[in-house]
Amino acid sequence: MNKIGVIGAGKWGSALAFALSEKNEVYITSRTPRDIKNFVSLEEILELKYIVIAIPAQEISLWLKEHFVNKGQKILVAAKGIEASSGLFLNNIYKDYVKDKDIAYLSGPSFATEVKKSLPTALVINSKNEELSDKFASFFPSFIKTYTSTDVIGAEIAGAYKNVIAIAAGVCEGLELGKNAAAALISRGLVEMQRFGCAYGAKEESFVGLSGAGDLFLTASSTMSRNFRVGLGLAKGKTQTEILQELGEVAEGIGTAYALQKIAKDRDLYLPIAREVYEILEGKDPLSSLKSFLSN
Ligand SMILES: NC(=O)C1=CN([C@@H]2O[C@H](COP(=O)(O)OP(=O)(O)OC[C@H]3O[C@@H](n4cnc5c(N)ncnc54)[C@H](O)[C@@H]3O)[C@@H](O)[C@H]2O)C=CC1
Ligand SMILES: O=C(CO)COP(=O)(O)O
Repeated sequence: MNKIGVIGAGKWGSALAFALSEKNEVYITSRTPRDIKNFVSLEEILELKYIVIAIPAQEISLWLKEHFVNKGQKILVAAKGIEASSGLFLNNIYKDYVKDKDIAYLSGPSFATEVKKSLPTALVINSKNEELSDKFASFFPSFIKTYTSTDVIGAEIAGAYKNVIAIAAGVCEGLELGKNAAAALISRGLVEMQRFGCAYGAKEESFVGLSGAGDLFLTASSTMSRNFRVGLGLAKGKTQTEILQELGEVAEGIGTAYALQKIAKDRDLYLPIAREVYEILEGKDPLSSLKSFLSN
């Protein structure tokens, strides 16, 4: 049996620990001690060969700087987001700590709650090192179908961007603009994130597969998504602080909307939905924002 360590005992880290324990010996750690099975210290996890990191994108830079020690571990990154303060993608952040051959990124439509119930799920493991992707793929249980890809940047951008579109879809639903509007928003969101990804060298097909359309359809159409619920809250006129307090969990689409705004400005890119989400988060009236986007 392989030993796998999971860092971050939030919703996704816990669900992955549960799923991976079907075939492996799994240990988990978090910044605050938890009374859960196989909870160990970070030091013990860092000694393991295979590690899943489920710390949110906005926290990872500082965490790596303060806590990570490279001992040649193989890393699977489970977060989906772009760092707001710098506009850096996760693979840029990890580059300073882990070699490309030792790292893979997880993507695909996967609500933690459903994984915890062992419901059928499909995931993609993305790495420049195909052997490593295959290795991580072999760790997953029978109820999770795994695919592999070398398009790290495509998977990463799709996974992060769909959270922003999910916020917009939540706003649309909260304003009761109808299913036509939602479909228009989601399909244009898909094109927007694909165009953005391709500008960074991503493969077009990653956006029509599980990592892109798959995860976008899931997240932008369900109240199970935290990002979608952020949008519902914004439509009701709630502030970011109120929404996050009610949520009590991470919603990566917020930080990512700020990151995309920074990137769009720096690189002079046209990202219309991401811009509207950013502006709504900054206080623009959600109805006039979506109407200006959806009408002639
Ligand atoms: N929940 C889900 O269904 C899925 C989540 N994800 C992604 O996984 C990542 C984590 O999400 P969740 O676990 O759902 O969020 P969560 O809000 O349930 O948990 C976040 C975890 O990160 C830990 N954490 C936060 N800041 C930290 C820091 N500075 N140092 C150490 N630990 C820190 C928290 O203690 C908590 O355990 C996000 O990027 C999310 O987009 C990806 C797929 C599915
Ligand atoms: O990434 C997810 C499902 O694939 C989870 O989405 P939320 O963070 O919006 O809940």
